[in-house]
Amino acid sequence: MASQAIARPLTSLTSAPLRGRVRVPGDKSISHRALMLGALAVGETVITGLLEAEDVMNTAAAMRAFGATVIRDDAGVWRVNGLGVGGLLEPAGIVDFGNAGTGVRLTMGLAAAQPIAVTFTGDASLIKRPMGRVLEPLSEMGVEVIARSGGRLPLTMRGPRLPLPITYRLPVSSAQVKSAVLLAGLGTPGVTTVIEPVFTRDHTERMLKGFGADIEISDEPGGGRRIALAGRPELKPQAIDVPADPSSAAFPIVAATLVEGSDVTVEGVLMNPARIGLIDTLLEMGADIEVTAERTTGGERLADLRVRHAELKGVTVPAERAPSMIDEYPILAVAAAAASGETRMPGIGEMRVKESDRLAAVAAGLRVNGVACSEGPDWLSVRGGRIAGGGRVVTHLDHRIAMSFLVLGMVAGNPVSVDDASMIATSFPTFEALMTGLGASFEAAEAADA
Ligand SMILES: O=C(O)C1=C[C@@H](OP(=O)(O)O)[C@@H](O)[C@H](O)C1
Ligand SMILES: C=C(OP(=O)(O)O)C(=O)O
Repeated sequence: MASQAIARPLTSLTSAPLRGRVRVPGDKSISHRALMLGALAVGETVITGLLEAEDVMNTAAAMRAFGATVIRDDAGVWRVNGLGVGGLLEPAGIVDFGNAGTGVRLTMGLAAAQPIAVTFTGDASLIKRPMGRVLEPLSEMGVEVIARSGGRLPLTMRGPRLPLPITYRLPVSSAQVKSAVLLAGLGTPGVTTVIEPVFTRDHTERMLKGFGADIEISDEPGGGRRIALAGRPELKPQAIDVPADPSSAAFPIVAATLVEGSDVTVEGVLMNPARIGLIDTLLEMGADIEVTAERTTGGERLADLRVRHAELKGVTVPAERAPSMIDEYPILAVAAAAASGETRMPGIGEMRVKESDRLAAVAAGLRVNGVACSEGPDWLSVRGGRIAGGGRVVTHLDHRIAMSFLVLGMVAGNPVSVDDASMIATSFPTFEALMTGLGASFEAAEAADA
């Protein structure tokens, strides 16, 4: 999808108590991977609960561009007929991933082990994000790349006839880099190994196992994990039911915690240990979150989360927790703004290379709404208390900045505006309707050119 031309300003008005049961859309990370592995399996993969948001729709379009058949039936079930490992075709045009870092980085891995030329691009946010972290290991495997300086999009790559298996130690804690190398390893003869010093989300590993790949995971002496994947397997199509996205659930969870009188249950939330750092942190801050109806589906833990209003206190979030909540720091900063005392968030330098420089965007959004905070290269500290509000937040094409500050507005003394709510459609298209259904209210301003 092309970059957004029209900005959609939106204002959050102080909220009534939030009440009810809701289900947020399917997990974005799992949705991308289900389409990708479906495109490499022989036969039909059936996906229910797929996240139908712009980021994932760009992956669906990309898989079609590589020759897979990807259709949605009238009941909302997605069917992917794959081409087999090594069977991707050369796309006829440029593959545009819009705003989606996961989509483009993982697809580069998929395409890397085949002798096809592919040109990738994205929107005004994605073309600023670093791709070198993926291109570097893929080059070691034999991929040729011509990219803009700094390894930015647009870029063109061509895989080698005979890719080389590598052993790669992740220099940054990134599930996207890990996954790109593993997906390239699928099409590579021999064993490709990734060593991750810090545990990051493991959906690629779990799903590869489910599709029948030969993958071994062991503890690494001195900490971390070693993931070894045997190349060129035949992947067997799967039935995948995508659980609700904990990164989207974070917004009603924090809103219900902050707004007095609230009682909200969010159903079927993915509780993968590599994704629940925010829940752990909110509990430490004094949140009232009851984990109920725990169950396991498709190898993943799910639960219903009942959240009632609670007064929060500031905490220090352990730096090693960052990968398990990296996308949740903007909304955690909003919770911290309403908490008593100071919340310190060290070890979050990765926030600077997301859809926006989230550390800077969060600090600016807090300050313009009267919340005191300080920031360093890889840390943020928020001093909570009464939130004056009344500010207009610059979102920099970042969905999570927009949603986080709309939640801030629900508990601020004065309405809080975001300059553009349109990017929320990249991950959580039903955000506004869902929050309004629970008791929040928003006011849309006239659309303006971005
Ligand atoms: O692998 C994934 O699905 C993701 C990994 C994380 O990125 P990094 O790998 O850059 O940490 C996260 O921020 C992103 O939203 C989704
Ligand atoms: C960082 C995110 O996504 P991506 O890297 O896929 O653009 C996100 O959704 O917060």
